[in-house]
Amino acid sequence: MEANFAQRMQISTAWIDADKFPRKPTSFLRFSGRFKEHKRHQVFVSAQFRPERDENRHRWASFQVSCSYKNSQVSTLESESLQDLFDEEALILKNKSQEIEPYLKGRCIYLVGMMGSGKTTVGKILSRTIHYSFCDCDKLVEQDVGVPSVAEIFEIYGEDFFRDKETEALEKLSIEHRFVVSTGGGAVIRDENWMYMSKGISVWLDVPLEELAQRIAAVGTKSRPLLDNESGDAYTNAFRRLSTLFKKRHKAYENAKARVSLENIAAKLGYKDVSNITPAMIAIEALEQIGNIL
Ligand SMILES: Nc1ncnc2c1ncn2[C@@H]1O[C@H](COP(=O)(O)OP(=O)(O)OP(=O)(O)O)[C@@H](O)[C@H]1O
Ligand SMILES: O=C(O)C1=C[C@@H](O)[C@@H](O)[C@H](O)C1
Repeated sequence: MEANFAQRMQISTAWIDADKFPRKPTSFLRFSGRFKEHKRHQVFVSAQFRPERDENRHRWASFQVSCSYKNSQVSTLESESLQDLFDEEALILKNKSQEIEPYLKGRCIYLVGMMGSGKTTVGKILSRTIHYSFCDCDKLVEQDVGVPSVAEIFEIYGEDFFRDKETEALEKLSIEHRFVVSTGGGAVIRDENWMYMSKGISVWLDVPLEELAQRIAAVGTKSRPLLDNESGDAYTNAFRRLSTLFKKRHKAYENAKARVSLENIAAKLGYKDVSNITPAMIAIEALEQIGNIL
């Protein structure tokens, strides 16, 4: 772009909320040859910045720049529109993972927590970020037993059989490296399982029971045999059963080397409600907490 043309550019700041620019968009603007021919005219450039979220809760910014000449319609000159993905959370994740990478030394990360606490969802984000493989312990047991779901394993063989298989799966994983493991919600109840997990870094995803019950009621209890088979209101039932389980287990979850508390994240971010905390934000806090204990 020619210098004198650039000097005449005016940005209509009324359209731009400067606070909404956490970092500069990486794209650049192109102007057509027609502009260059009219370089002595005063051209007004206005920009509209629209933060958006897609269905995966990724943040996007659509940045639309329009030019106008005197009072003529925008379209009589040129307008450029561009869309720039600036996923702030992805950038923080990348930076945090680079900070802790040298200290992880390939040790596995075991996510522990109640059913529905996000071990799978957050675990997948973490594994991608730190370039580890992801493993769902429940799935490992299903493959080993040759039955397609944990619910069916409970139905056919009973819970004790499942627990033995879960311990075997954790034993196998204990000789592995560079895995993020989503453990079963009840894996914490056996001391033997902690012995296997102690070779890695255990992280407790501590989510309030109300939030867990809401998530579980939203997706149903079919895949969660310890919460299934009850008539009545899904939220109330899930909340009651989760409360009973949590009373028995909370001490065991506290054995984890690191704790990621959604209530603490909400307090840090000034959120009233933990339901607005995205899985990526939780993964960021997990990396932070892991960093604190390395
Ligand atoms: N931060 C979040 N905000 C809203 N919903 C979430 C969040 N994290 C996970 N979920 C949803 O909650 C449900 C449970 O998540 P997920 O399967 O990751 O939990 P889990 O701990 O692996 O559960 P389980 O131990 O029962 O297999 C899913 O429907 C998921 O989409
Ligand atoms: O909390 C639990 O005890 C369970 C959680 C699931 O991940 C499965 O491991 C199984 O449904 C039992």
